[in-house]
Amino acid sequence: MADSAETRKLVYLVTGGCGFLGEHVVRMLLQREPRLYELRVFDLHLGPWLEELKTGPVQVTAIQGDVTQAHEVAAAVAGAHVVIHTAGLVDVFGRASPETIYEVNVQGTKNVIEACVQTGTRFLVYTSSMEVVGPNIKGHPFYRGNEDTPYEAIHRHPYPCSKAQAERLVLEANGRKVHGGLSLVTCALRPTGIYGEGHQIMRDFYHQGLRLGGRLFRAIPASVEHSRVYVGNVAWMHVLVAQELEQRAALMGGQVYFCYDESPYKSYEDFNMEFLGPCGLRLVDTRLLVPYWLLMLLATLNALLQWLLRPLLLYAPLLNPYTLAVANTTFTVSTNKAQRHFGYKPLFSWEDSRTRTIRWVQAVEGSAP
Ligand SMILES: NC(=O)c1ccc[n+]([C@@H]2O[C@H](COP(=O)([O-])OP(=O)(O)OC[C@H]3O[C@@H](n4cnc5c(N)ncnc54)[C@H](O)[C@@H]3O)[C@@H](O)[C@H]2O)c1
Ligand SMILES: CC(C)CCC[C@@H](C)[C@H]1CC[C@H]2[C@@H]3[C@H](O)C=C4C[C@@H](O)CC[C@]4(C)[C@H]3CC[C@]12C
Repeated sequence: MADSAETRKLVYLVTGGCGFLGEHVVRMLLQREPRLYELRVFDLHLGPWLEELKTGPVQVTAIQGDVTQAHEVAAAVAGAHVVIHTAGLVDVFGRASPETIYEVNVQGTKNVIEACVQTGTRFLVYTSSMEVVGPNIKGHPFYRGNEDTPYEAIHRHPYPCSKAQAERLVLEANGRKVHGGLSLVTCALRPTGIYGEGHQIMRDFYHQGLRLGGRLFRAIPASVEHSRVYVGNVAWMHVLVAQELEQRAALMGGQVYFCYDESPYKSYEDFNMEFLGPCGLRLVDTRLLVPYWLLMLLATLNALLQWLLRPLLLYAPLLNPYTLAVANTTFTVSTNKAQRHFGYKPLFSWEDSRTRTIRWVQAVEGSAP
């Protein structure tokens, strides 16, 4: 592939480029976008690994910044051809206040859109979430659904509400005139639960299992299925969308796409065991011992404790009424929209994704929780 200065002329900006998904997007762009001239990585917290990327043919510019600050966003966006907006506050555990979640996820996204409009950037790819759809507050299952499946998307929790609002803003911005008179082309990608190298919740479950003597206790029936998607494939989808948006603007502009691959449908816990099992953990079946009402009681107690302790310390366990409801509701996606619209095929097979994730968990072994 040609690597001359003439072929390298595009400037990309990745917000949240040092997060779990963002790092994979950054690395994928460097590997798979030969037209890249400059890659701007914008994040509240910059990772030290960025340094090693600065020696390659692409100019990697690390920008420490906050998406809630419009002027910082505008300065980062100015001159970029494409913005991939993955920055977000992913909090379903009550670590941050609802106000902060809205500020980052909604106001941050508004700032990104306005910066594109003001500076003349035409292509915006937004990382949305399956949670924009569901599971809803009624716990209705979403079974093998696609982007057009009717579903009552009603939420109360700040995270899904903020993602839904931000997604709507991004889609409504499609077609707006940007500085220079051309139109903005936007689209949104909705990953289901992402897994892979760098997945913090997987790390937490692994360390919890080690603390419990190599065991994890099943809490959710194995019949409750979830779709999961490998981080490398989610990153690949972002890169492909960014590459195809210009040529296929009429088809892809204003569209949403679920992120999917060949990962099997399983319960959240059984799926995690695909990686934690080979690393020495086992899942102990306690369905008969821990009925759902007891789990709900524990989850509610956790929420109460969180509220009571808030003035003194942050108590934010994995189990709360919201996470229990999500874990206990089937949400599976079956679609080929991304393949039809922009030729997406997963870059990593299920076997590859599994092997890579297991290797990463094994490397996490022994590291501090
Ligand atoms: N992890 C999942 O399973 C999942 C599933 C669906 C969608 N998503 C979405 O994918 C995106 C990335 O999620 P992730 O799992 O990589 O989370 P993450 O927390 O690892 O990454 C988010 C990044 O955004 C940065 N960030 C947060 N607030 C910021 C701010 N004010 N200004 C600038 N940067 C800020 C963080 O520092 C972090 O590096 C999010 O938008 C999330 O909603 C994640
Ligand atoms: C009942 C407990 C023992 C198990 C708790 C598991 C719980 C922490 C897990 C289950 C499902 C997970 C969510 C799901 O994979 C999808 C998403 C969408 C994404 O946008 C953000 C992360 C999130 C909400 C996962 C968070 C962790 C959940 C709730």
